[in-house]
Amino acid sequence: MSTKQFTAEEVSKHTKEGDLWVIVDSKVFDLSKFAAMHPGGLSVLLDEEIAGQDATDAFFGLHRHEVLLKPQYQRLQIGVVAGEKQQIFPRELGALSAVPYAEPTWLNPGFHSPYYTEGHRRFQIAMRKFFEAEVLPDAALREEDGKRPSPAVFEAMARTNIIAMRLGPGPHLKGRELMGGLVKPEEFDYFHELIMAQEGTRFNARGYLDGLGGGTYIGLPPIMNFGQPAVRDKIMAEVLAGKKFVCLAITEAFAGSDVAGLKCFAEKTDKGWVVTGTKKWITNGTFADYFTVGCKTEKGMVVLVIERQDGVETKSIKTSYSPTAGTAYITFDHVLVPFENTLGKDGNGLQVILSNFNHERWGMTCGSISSQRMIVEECLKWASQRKVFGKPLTSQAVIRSKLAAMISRVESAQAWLENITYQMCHMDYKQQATHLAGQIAFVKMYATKTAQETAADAVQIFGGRGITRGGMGKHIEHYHRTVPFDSVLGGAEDVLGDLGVRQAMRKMPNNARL
Ligand code: HEM
Repeated sequence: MSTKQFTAEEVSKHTKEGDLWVIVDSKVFDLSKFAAMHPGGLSVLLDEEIAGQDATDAFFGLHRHEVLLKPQYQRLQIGVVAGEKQQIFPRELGALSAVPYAEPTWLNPGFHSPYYTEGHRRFQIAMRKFFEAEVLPDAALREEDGKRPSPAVFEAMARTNIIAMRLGPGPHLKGRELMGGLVKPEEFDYFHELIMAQEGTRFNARGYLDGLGGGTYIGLPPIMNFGQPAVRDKIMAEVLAGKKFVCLAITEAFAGSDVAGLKCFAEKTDKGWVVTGTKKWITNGTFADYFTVGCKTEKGMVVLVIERQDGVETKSIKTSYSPTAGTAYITFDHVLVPFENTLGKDGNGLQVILSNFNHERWGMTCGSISSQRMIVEECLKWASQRKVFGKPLTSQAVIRSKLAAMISRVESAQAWLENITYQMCHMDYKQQATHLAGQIAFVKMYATKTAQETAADAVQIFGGRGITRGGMGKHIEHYHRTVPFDSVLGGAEDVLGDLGVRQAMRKMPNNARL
């Protein structure tokens, strides 16, 4: 990058086609050759307020900062304006954002929290660096080409034991080196997991994030908690090493939240179970090696772990997010499954499936709130840098009102989530099931409802850019298109709200009267 110095007067002499310079944030760009290829056209650059002038405001009203960081555009810089200093810097890798409300309160300088320790903060720093350095570049590529997340990313997640940590605190962490020894396995708590979930969802690549082990997150716990030792240990070792993949195959075209209505049938024979049926919307199904499958039986329901084999077919379903998630339609055609692959008891399938729901929904809520916060940051930046009628967008009361609603929603969701997380840290599994199923259902419903309101508001703030892939509003478009996934996966909003109220009704004292 050239540091040759020019005066503003020298720059102002280059204003024509074939001899065209501009200043952006103290840097001088020679656009003479590029102008004809400029995606925004030549004429806008020849405007008398742009050509040869300081075009910083105009530039940032129309381009994301990352345009300037691309090597092909950095090459256009021929020097700097003498006496001026660069004002606008991208956030450094792993650093916190200085934009208000872009980070949860506990990360803001000067703020306090009863929940997080210095150890959590060290863990957060490591996680942010990890996701931004090792995952983000792959996420951008895979979202585009639709291929599954790269093996190198899974290897890195296995090396740091992120795959294991995603299953939450517990004996499966014993003897493992977590983030290079940053946390002792016995000290790893739900706040560590919350941090990991929130750091891993700070970028908009919703399909990719599900591709990155969404199936394992929900499909492995039933194997871990109900599998027979030999089968369980083999699969756990392969999956936590990032070599093999699991998916949870419960939902069918016939039955979603109504899991009792499943049609996929497991027949008991002398040789083992014989499974026939279909499954739909199975995350990671296209590339999973193991399928944790809910089946009907003579006795009610059973959950089986089925290895990929002849008779198991997976087809990609085109959803509104990227195929990198591996969303599948699955058919099982007389697939023979050994009895040792039974998870729990025949007839207890529903209990096996339900056993992980609280943790799964809580984890999804962590992610959903974190992505929502990123959209708040995008809107705050855009509303202050975009000029309309000569003033920033924030000078409009209606925009400020939208921002106020967005900020309040994300802050309240995070505060509620942290309270629930604290309860989880102090309750055993049974107590969590008794006390928190309703709370978690409500917080997920609240987070995903508010997420959709924020997505809609963000589109209004960004206008046409909010519905355009690429460019200034690219995160808004992506978020608005993919935000319903959070509200459907792990239980649709209305189902969760209903569950929460039914749980409350069960606890209503008989003698409660107005
Ligand atoms: C270093 C100088 C510049 C570079 C490298 C550059 C590059 C680009 C690129 C890559 C795009 C495609 C959209 C995107 O990726 O965001 C674009 C669009 C555009 N640029 Fe530039 N540009 C420069 C300066 C300017 C300036 C000074 C103006 C001032 C008017 C301008 C006006 C536009 C417009 C109007 C669009 C279309 C925006 C849209 O579709 O919403 N560009 N530019």
